[in-house]
Amino acid sequence: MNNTVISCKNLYKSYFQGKLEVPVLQGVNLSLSRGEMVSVVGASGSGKSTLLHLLGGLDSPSKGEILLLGQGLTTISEEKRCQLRNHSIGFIYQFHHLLPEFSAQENVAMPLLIRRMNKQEAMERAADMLQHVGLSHRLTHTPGELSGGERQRAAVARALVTQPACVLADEPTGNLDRHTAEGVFNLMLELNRKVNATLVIVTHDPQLANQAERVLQLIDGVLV
Ligand SMILES: Nc1ncnc2c1ncn2[C@@H]1O[C@H](COP(=O)(O)OP(=O)(O)OP(=O)(O)O)[C@@H](O)[C@H]1O
Repeated sequence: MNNTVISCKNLYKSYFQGKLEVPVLQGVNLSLSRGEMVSVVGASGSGKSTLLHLLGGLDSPSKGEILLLGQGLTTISEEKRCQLRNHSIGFIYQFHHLLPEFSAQENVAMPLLIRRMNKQEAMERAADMLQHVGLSHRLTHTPGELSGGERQRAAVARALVTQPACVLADEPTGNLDRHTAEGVFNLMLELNRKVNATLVIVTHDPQLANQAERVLQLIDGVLV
């Protein structure tokens, strides 16, 4: 059985500033199977976020193809791509992006409600997920009433509540102090293991990066 969740071959991405081409990714190859957890490190501006956006179907490559669960992200329709993204990928960003006017529980339930799950079930699943990230005592708190670490844990819960095949995290601990960052990072590894999701974490922090199963380095537009 082909166990590959996400892969790309000879992936190129350039940005254009007027007529000037700025090459960022120059032949990235990657293949990740179910449950695999890797971190991506590299100098500032090396293209880590660019790669994550391409893998998540948020942007298109200049050349090359990305396969998510066997489907070519550049060849399917925008509608199909959105659907696939919604069902198969959980995103976690450096800034939590929780909706300020909703409680932690409502925020975590949101991806399920978008999928038209009934509200009661979505809220129950959200409460369950928040318990897994140690926030069962914060269900009714809005993001403004949570600490930085708690907000990021709520964001982790929101990314995982749909049990996605793949979780893409861009500097998820970038705004946290070391101790809190370690807690959130380890929580992500533990939860991903539990739901058997493939995890790609971009981080600046070599100490955290080394805790993943594999560390990939982005140098001169390629992964080594
Ligand atoms: N929309 C854009 N238009 C033009 N150039 C861009 C665009 N987005 C990114 N870039 C350039 O592409 C390069 C890679 O950016 P990217 O954000 O992927 O790097 P990064 O490795 O994630 O950096 P950091 O670690 O600082 O977040 C940078 O030189 C950046 O200036």
